[in-house]
Amino acid sequence: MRIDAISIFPDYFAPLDLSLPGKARRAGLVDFTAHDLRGWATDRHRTVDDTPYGGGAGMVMKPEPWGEALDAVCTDAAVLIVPTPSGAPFTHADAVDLSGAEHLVFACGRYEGIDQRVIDHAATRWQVREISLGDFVVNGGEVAALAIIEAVVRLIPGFMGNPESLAEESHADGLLEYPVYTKPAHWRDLDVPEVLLSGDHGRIAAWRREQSRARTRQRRPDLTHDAGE
Ligand SMILES: COc1cccc(Cn2ccc3ccc(-c4cc(N)[nH]n4)cc32)c1
Repeated sequence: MRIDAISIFPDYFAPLDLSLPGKARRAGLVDFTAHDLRGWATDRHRTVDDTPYGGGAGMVMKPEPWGEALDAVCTDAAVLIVPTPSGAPFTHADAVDLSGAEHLVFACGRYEGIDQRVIDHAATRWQVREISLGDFVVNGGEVAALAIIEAVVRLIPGFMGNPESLAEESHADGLLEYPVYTKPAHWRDLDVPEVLLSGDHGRIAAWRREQSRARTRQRRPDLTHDAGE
């Protein structure tokens, strides 16, 4: 998979050399490049923003640099991902879907966002996904891109040391993960649940299923398909 990120802060993506995607890059499974949007700003001051039509606070990112940048970076197979507070909430299903893509391009905006015509024009040439990381606002698309990249890259066959662990994960089956424990069995007057020390794999599996269901009902009723399940 090829992944490109376009941003006025390309160094924001340096952590990818440290984390899982970095390992994937060394394994030749992911080819990641961060690009500085200002490289496509042609005026002397390399301007990428201007005041909003219609007034209002803040600045808007100009269409010209973005248009040139996307023309240069996007292949025909590109899926253009635009993080934005007004996007569709990102889910595990989206990560699974994107893990099969050939080329992901992240358009990381700043200021009050990117001129809408950039997205509208891109949609005539590539698949475009406007994605929200959650119902909160950050100052730019980079942190969302990092989170989406990590969620996607770890699902690509060959990256995770133990692929079975992916199947059991939170959200993979629509439920939250059960609590996990390790040695010592007794710590600060707290014991590991006895069932986990029993060696009875049937009981352990049943206990974990119930813990997942209880947690999901309590913390994420929106994810509970059928409370009785
Ligand atoms: C566009 O509308 C905006 C309104 C107020 C602030 C900002 C700041 N901002 C700029 C680019 C950008 C990209 C993504 C996000 C973002 C995504 C999520 N889930 N939260 N915040 C925020 C961004 C933008």
